[in-house]
Amino acid sequence: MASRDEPAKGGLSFTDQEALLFHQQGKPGKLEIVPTKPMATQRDLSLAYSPGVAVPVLAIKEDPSRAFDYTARGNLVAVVTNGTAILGLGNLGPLAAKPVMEGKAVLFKRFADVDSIDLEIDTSDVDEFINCVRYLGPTFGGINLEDIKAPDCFIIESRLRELMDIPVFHDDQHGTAIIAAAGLINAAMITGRDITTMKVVCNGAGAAGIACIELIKALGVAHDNVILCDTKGPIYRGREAGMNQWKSAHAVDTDARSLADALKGADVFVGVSVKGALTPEMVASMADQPIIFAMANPDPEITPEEVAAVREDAIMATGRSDYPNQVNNVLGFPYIFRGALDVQATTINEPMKVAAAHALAALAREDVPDEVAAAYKGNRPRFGPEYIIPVPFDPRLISCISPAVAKAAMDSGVARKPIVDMESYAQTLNARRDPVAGTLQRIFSKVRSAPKRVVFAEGEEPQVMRAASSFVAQGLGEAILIGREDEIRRVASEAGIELRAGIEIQNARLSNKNKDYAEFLFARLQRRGYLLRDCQRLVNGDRNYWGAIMVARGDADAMVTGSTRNYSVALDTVRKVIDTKPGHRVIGASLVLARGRQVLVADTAVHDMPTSEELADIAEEAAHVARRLGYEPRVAMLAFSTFGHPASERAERVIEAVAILDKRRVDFEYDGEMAADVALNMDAMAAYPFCRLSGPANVLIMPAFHAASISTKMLQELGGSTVIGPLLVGLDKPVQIVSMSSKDSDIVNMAAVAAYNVT
Ligand SMILES: NC(=O)C1=CN([C@@H]2O[C@H](COP(=O)(O)OP(=O)(O)OC[C@H]3O[C@@H](n4cnc5c(N)ncnc54)[C@H](OP(=O)(O)O)[C@@H]3O)[C@@H](O)[C@H]2O)C=CC1
Ligand SMILES: CC(=O)C(=O)O
Ligand SMILES: [Mg+2]
Repeated sequence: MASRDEPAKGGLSFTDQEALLFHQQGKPGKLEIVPTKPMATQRDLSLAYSPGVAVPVLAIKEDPSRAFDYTARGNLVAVVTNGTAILGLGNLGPLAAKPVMEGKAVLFKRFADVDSIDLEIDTSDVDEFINCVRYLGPTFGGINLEDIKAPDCFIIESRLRELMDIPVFHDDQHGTAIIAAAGLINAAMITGRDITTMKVVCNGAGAAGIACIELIKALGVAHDNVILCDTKGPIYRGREAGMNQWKSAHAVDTDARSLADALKGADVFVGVSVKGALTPEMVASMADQPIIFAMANPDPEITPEEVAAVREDAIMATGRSDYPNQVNNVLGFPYIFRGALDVQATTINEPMKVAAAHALAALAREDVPDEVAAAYKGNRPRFGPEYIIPVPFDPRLISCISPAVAKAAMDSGVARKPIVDMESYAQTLNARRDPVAGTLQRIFSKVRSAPKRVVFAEGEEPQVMRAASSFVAQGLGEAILIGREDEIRRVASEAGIELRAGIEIQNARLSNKNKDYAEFLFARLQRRGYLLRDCQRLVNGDRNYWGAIMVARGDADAMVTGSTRNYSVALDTVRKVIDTKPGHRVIGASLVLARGRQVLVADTAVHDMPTSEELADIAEEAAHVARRLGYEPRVAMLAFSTFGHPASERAERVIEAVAILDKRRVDFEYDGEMAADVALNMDAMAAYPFCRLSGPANVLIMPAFHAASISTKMLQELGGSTVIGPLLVGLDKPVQIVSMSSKDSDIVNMAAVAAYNVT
């Protein structure tokens, strides 16, 4: 491999030195093992180890399927190699393969929450390798074979599939084939080709090559239209040199005796061979709009720059992340195993592979959300020659591919534990990717069961349109975009956003409710310095007024806004239109998710320096929200002192607030004043045995807005916490305000929260 002291062409942004340092720094390597149960006390130890561990041992002996309940087996995959074909670097042995295998293991975890460990086996003998792996069945839920050279890999995989009752999947074969097939489906669509008549040349007749052409043929490409090549050139019928049974199966009648011959007039080049195997001259000889997948790693058969120099009309893909169209098995293996493990599949069969390829291809044709656009540094990709396949960081991959694979396993009869509710399964997959999704999942399910009409006030903003479209597509209800219809349609069309059925556009000026709404506003504001014409102007020109009045008048159920105005300005408008709910106080509550814990923090939006009375109200509102979010509140009234120490005037408001709550006889647990560590850590709380909280606090009432704002923002930036909110609570009608930097997915989440109505 060439030394990379300078950043390489195509924008590769590291040197060899940096790659080594990356692997060396901190704990050497890329993964570690972390316990999932507490190991802090004597009791923990007795449960986790002897004597407690004997109980699951005996239960599993009696019923082996209980291993999925009591051990990590069901979510554990081995990445197994002997290092005989490490990427395109060749046979460098098992030890040198370890960085790649550790890499695959962490990708399993990062993208699909599959726990994985690398196993490098020091033998090139096929039987020894098989024997080594076959006895590992009790440990794992699946076996991912990696970087084993052909034809050994074919024998190894097929024997292990027979011998083991868990999925055995050679990623370089099937993972690669699935991704290439998905890319090819889309490239054919873009170039207007009929897949069945395409002429394909595959260079590389090893693990990846044989599997790629088998799947390509399964998609409908005719056998005689595929020429397979290896180091000795095209595999024609009757060729004897360098053959094996897997190559022979794909031999065709052809006069081509070199890759250059084979490529003349070909539609597609599939490269799974080595760096530099394809020349610009060969590319020039291909058919119009040639499809070139140069997938050798780490360096492709030809670079996109070299192709661009000879052909402007090519669709070009590589296996690398620094060029457009990365056709790499990372898009498949994490999610394929996720789906297979979740139904306890006995194998990964053809229908599951085909389902994965189609699901992946279909995803690339969908509009791209902000999270994916961010991975493109703001250049939102659109289905076309430069975007035929989703990027590995696309957060939708898990909920797209895994359910397709799980369903295909169920339909083809290899699922030991079929999934009953596929819709909620897809949602749990999002929660695996992102803990926030777990919390939002309940809200989404509830809203889906009673869909709402939600106003997306800033209707001319593309991220708002995307959010509206996604809100409707997810079955959460109807979306109303406020804005000029022409402008909305123009922006949507330019940005490639589908304004699907279920989206309504309202232009305040043209609406027959215009006069009525202006009078409604005037009735509310006439004694606050507003004339009718002022109200008319606000109704005509300010979408937040229009949207809020729609909600106030019952023409919509809820509203989301905030993308173009700062929080306080938007809140001020909303409060001019919508009253406080009787018996409530308007506050902002932020949900903080960190290290598996969920804490509600208030007031993060409205009260600057609350009085003791106001603090007590905030505690009551926040406790109510906690219950609406599905958990029983334990409220800590926070200060920098704990139960009078150190004595300070500043803590007095908080102490009084606790006394007020005492008088009100509220029906939830609360106590204070206390410092944050006492509230959150039972060991620290143990010093105060009189404390009335039965566990660590899950609702934190801050003494002032600045403390709330500073601490939540620090948690987000330094603590790696996810913060949802502030959720606006206490209004008579539900409105949520997002921050100006919100992405479309944030807006959808807040629209769902608004539709759910946390008050
Ligand atoms: N993008 C992706 O996701 C993936 C890419 N790959 C890449 O595909 C390549 C092959 O991997 P894999 O199939 O596992 O390896 P194998 O060792 O199983 O197969 C390699 C094949 O390439 C052929 N080959 C080698 N050099 C040439 C050449 N100059 N011209 C034509 N054919 C050649 C070999 O021919 P012969 O049979 O004559 O020895 C053999 O058939 C690697 O570069 C790898 O990184 C693999 C998996 C996934
Ligand atoms: C991506 C991969 O698995 C390979 O190149 O071998
Ligand atoms: Mg590989």
